[in-house]
Amino acid sequence: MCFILHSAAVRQGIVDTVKRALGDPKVKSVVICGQNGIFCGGADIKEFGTNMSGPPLVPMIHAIEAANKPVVAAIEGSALGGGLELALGCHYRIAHSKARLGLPEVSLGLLPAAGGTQRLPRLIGVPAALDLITTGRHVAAAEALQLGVVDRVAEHSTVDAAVKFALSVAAKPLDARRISTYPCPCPSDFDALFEGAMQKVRQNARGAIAPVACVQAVRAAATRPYLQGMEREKELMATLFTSGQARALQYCFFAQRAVSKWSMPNGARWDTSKPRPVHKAAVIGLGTMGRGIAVALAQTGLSVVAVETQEKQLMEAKQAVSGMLERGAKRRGLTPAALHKISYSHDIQAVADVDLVIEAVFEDMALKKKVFQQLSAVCKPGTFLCTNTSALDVDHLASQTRNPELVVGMHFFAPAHVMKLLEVVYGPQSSPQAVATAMQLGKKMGKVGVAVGNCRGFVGNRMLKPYIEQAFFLLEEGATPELVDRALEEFGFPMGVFRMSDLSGLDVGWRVRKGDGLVESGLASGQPTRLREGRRYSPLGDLLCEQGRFGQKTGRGWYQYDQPGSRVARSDPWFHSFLEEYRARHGLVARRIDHQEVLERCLYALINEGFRILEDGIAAGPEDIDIIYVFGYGWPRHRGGPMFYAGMVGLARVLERLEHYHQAHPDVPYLQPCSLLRRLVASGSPPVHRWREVIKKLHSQL
Ligand SMILES: CC(C)(COP(=O)(O)OP(=O)(O)OC[C@H]1O[C@@H](n2cnc3c(N)ncnc32)[C@H](O)[C@@H]1OP(=O)(O)O)[C@@H](O)C(=O)NCCC(=O)NCCSC(=O)/C=C/CCCCCCCCCCCCC(=O)O
Repeated sequence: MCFILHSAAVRQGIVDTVKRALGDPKVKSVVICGQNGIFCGGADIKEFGTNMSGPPLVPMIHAIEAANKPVVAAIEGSALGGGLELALGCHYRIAHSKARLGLPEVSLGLLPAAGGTQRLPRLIGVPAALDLITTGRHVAAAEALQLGVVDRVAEHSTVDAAVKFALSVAAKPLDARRISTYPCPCPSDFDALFEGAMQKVRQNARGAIAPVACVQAVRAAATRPYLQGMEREKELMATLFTSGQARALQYCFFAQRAVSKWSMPNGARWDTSKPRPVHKAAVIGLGTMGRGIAVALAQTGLSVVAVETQEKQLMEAKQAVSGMLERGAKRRGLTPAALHKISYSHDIQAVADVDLVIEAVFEDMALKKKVFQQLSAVCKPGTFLCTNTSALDVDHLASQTRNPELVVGMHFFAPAHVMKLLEVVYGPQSSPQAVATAMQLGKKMGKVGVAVGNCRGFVGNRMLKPYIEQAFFLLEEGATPELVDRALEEFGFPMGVFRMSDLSGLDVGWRVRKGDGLVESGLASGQPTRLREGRRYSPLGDLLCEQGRFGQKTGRGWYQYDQPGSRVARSDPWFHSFLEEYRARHGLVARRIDHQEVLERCLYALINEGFRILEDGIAAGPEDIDIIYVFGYGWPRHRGGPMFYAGMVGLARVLERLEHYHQAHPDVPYLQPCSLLRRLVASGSPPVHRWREVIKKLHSQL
């Protein structure tokens, strides 16, 4: 018999068919398999928010385990979540060598509540079960066999192997095959093990509650009889099931898939735009970003030409790239085949025959323009020209080439071979095929690509500006870097804004502000003004840069470090007295600022800009913004991304607080609520998946 398990109808099908098989004397044993080469991806997540109908999973799995005929799971493709829990209820499990198994519920804000937290530790022991359940990681069949999750691995037809096996065990007793009857192997260092596990998940979870509940449920398996453990599993699941975190995480699951279905304001879409194959690619400029991009490209199996015009930099890059590839291969237990995929040159002519180029030279418009002019002359017709820029005008670069339709931005995040986010930036002239090709290449590189329109800073960095600006203003008004960072880290960011600024370098923003004509010269000696063109401006960052305080790399920034390059930020008395003097000089009286104000000022200013981005059509929907923030900017996934979070807080509340702060700071335009937010509130604050309708209406009226 073949089944898939996903929805109410599928569960009903399994219950009915198993019942029939068990009642039929001609049937000696049962094999459960999936359809189309997939055993089961688990429960239908969309069902969770609805009135769940059909037979529940737990009694269904109990009935299978209690069967008096052997039931064998034939696992092909994936056995995930409820799918693996179903397999654990079977008496035997045979997996195809390419199958992947796991209990990913924790990543959806849940725990494996169909007996997974009770059966898995009984089967493979507490430490291994804790690892799989609290991380949600998928394991390959070989590892599953080694752990004892499956009994056999098949190289060819799993179903045939399972049927043959099922017949061979047809008459064998089943008592020793029912996992729920096993004692849970109890390690001698029980307390230390669970304390350690709890400490680890709390540290990594950044406020997420599901990993903590997973540890508690496994602890119940180790300390209580099976049925009592099941009660505890259910109780913990009930708390998680209706939590905002579960909603946020499940939203992220679908949002991540939604962003691959991109569209452009001109109507071009993912399903009508065919990407062109890329066999050979080039990277121009082998600084930090270029090296990471070359590694990520080579790891996809593409031939890569890496160009760096400065000989010394080229030699250093060659060594660094080889090291990165070797370490990457070692981590994955592979030989570094990608090493031979890269050829190096100091001559741009070497890219003449490639299908796609990613320019990653220094962030300087004049330099990038020159490179694009050269590329346009050198490359074969039809080569896609991509720029890795974090903010510069992609259209302007496109205008330097003979074929602007072949130009898109590919904004990678550092380190480029590690970070998952890729902003694919299209201009008015970019062809749908160029966007489709960059999106497909990103996917091959293991990135989550989000297609966005061209504007200063695109989506991610554009929204960062009001966020950082508010943090500076809060310092002027009475906060400290420590207070602001603590509030943001407790919210769930891995790093607060000031620790992040120290890490990435204060000079980066300084250079941009100088380019924008915002930095007054000789700041430290005089009394810099706090207004620029009628807008409030804080010169605090500029003043630190004037003192050579660029952050971690100089050992001083918003914090102090033991030595340049050191990573442990310590409070800096110098900075605190500097801040006091600064306030005194400007007649600013420090007031008490609490965490709530920090979060509202920083996050609502950022969210407000997100609404402007939607209004301007730079991002197609709130999911695009949320995925950019979750994958590229450390926004805690269990809070769903900034736009989802705004919906959770309540759009009316966000609007009211922005109005309040804008009234208090009328010279800060970023705090002025944008019209899309007002419109959404006026139309009854629809849930986030309905915002696109309101945005469409707004655009049609413009
Ligand atoms: C590996 C995959 C399965 C496949 O990957 P891939 O081939 O790359 O394809 P994708 O692009 O990812 O997906 C294709 C489309 O399928 C959609 N999809 C995938 N999986 C699901 C799913 N599980 N549900 C719904 N939809 C799914 C996906 O969105 C794509 O759609 P589209 O084409 O974009 O439209 C990969 O997809 C994958 O990893 N999937 C997720 C696997 C997973 O996480 N599984 C676990 C699910 S949770 C689970 O199984 C839980 C089981 C136990 C339930 C116990 C219930 C007890 C309830 C108790 C409640 C008590 C509450 C009391 C409350 C009260 O008191 O009131």
